[in-house]
Amino acid sequence: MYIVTAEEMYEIDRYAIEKGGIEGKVLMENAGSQVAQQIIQAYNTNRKLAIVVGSGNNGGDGFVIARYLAEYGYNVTVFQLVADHKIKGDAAFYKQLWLNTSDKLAHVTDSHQLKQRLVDFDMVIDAILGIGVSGAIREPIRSMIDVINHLPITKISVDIPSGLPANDGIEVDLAIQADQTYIIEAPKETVFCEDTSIYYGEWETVKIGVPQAAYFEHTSRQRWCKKNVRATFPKRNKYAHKGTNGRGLVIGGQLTMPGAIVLAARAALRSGAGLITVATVKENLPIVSSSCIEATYHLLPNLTDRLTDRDLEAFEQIDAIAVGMGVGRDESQLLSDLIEKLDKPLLIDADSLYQLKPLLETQLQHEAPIVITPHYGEMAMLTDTTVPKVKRSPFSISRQFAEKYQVYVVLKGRHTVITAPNGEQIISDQGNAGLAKGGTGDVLSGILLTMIMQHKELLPALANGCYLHGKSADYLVETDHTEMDLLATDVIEGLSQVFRTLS
Ligand SMILES: NC(=O)C1=CN([C@@H]2O[C@H](COP(=O)(O)OP(=O)(O)OC[C@H]3O[C@@H](n4cnc5c(N)ncnc54)[C@H](OP(=O)(O)O)[C@@H]3O)[C@@H](O)[C@H]2O)[C@@H](O)CC1
Ligand SMILES: [K+]
Repeated sequence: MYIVTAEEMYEIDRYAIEKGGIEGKVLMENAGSQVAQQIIQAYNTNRKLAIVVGSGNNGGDGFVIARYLAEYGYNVTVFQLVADHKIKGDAAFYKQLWLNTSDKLAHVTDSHQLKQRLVDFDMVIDAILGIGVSGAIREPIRSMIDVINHLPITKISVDIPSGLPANDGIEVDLAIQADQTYIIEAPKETVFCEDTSIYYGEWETVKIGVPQAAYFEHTSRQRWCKKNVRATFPKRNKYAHKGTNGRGLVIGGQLTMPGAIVLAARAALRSGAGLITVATVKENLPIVSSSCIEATYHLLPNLTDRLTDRDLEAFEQIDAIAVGMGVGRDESQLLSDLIEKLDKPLLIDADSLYQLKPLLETQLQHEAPIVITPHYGEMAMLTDTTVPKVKRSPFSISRQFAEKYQVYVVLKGRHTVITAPNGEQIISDQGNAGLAKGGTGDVLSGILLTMIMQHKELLPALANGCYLHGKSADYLVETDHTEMDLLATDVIEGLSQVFRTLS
């Protein structure tokens, strides 16, 4: 499933019209009829429906929806919130079709009047503003949105809750708080941003006949589903031995944080790595090795000094490295050695992201790929911004960072945004609130390390790793656990359930 910005959606529509030969009117008819079909399936005909329409094509969709719902026996009234001359083109055409069959069109131009008129209705269908919204919401639409939000009736938005922007990065002024949104064709970026996803309520997409080729040309952002995982997940070779399943190195676990490295190592092994070596400090060896007996160990005097020739020689055998889980935030020459002296895929997580910050402008000379896995706070630190700004702009901030430093970025959140150095993006939205607990990030790093070693292409590797992690939590919450008690160790144990669904 593709995810779009407003500009991309307009390009995609243009493609459908110009190259696909589908008239704009047909797209609007399809949009309205498809949304109406969804409403017919979900809500019975006893309801008294108000459809509020604005001046643009979103309002045009509203007139089409009205016609279909009336045809199916619903009691529908359209409230036009703008002057007649504002309704033009295809929207005016469908307004006329509505008037040809119904006299239930009311002009309402102030919010008090709207409030009085809507009191009698059970449900309001919001076709006021679509993806063409720009700037602060102007009066009287502003007060009308506020009135609708305060009505104790079901609110259904068409394409996007009116007032909400499609693109990330814009502070929300005021928007309809929908119970349900029927999105036309493709989810917009704000569906997946923490501050704006809430406005959509439940959401579903409806298809209106846009050719898939339009998406290939105009967007490089998609949502990762089971179908994508199945199509890209490497098949396990029957004749594989431990060497062919990847030899990974996990570096971390200072004295006060041995657990982080255990979680990462065990998660890497449970996700299918052939061999995992844990490089950690001597003092932690008893606890770490007894908790992960399948790994081998490489002792380091500390987690910040330069790597010795002996270390480098040992690490030459390795296929990929994950560093940062519980290493502490002291300045690290170890990290710069990993970047400069070992040409291995390198995943940088947690504390090592703080150590990476001073190296960013000078030392990212590394042939093999670098993957960083920040949460919002770490991303804010790396980009000298604030957490609210990262939350508001997860797509654009990740893309700018990935392109500038030529790294892969896995920005962890309720919706994880994965970005390749060329700007291509994947959203992984599996998982639940049970994952908001210490150690789950270490588990993800371990899973990703294994995926990096086993896939040919890195972007699907990272997306598949995030899918395994989130899906494991989802299965566990559906079966043996709850969002309250779920622990990072459970997520490792839950991986087997997810693997079963993939074969
Ligand atoms: N082929 C297609 O394209 C298809 C498109 N489809 C549908 O079209 C929708 C996009 O349509 P669109 O481009 O007409 O934009 P849309 O948001 O309905 O109206 C924009 C108007 O709103 C106003 N306005 C803007 N900002 C404002 C503000 N801050 N405060 C107050 N008012 C504001 C402004 O009007 P003005 O006030 O200037 O008269 C502006 O002109 C899309 O979401 C989907 O539903 C489907 O039918 C499928 C086929
Ligand atoms: K809308």
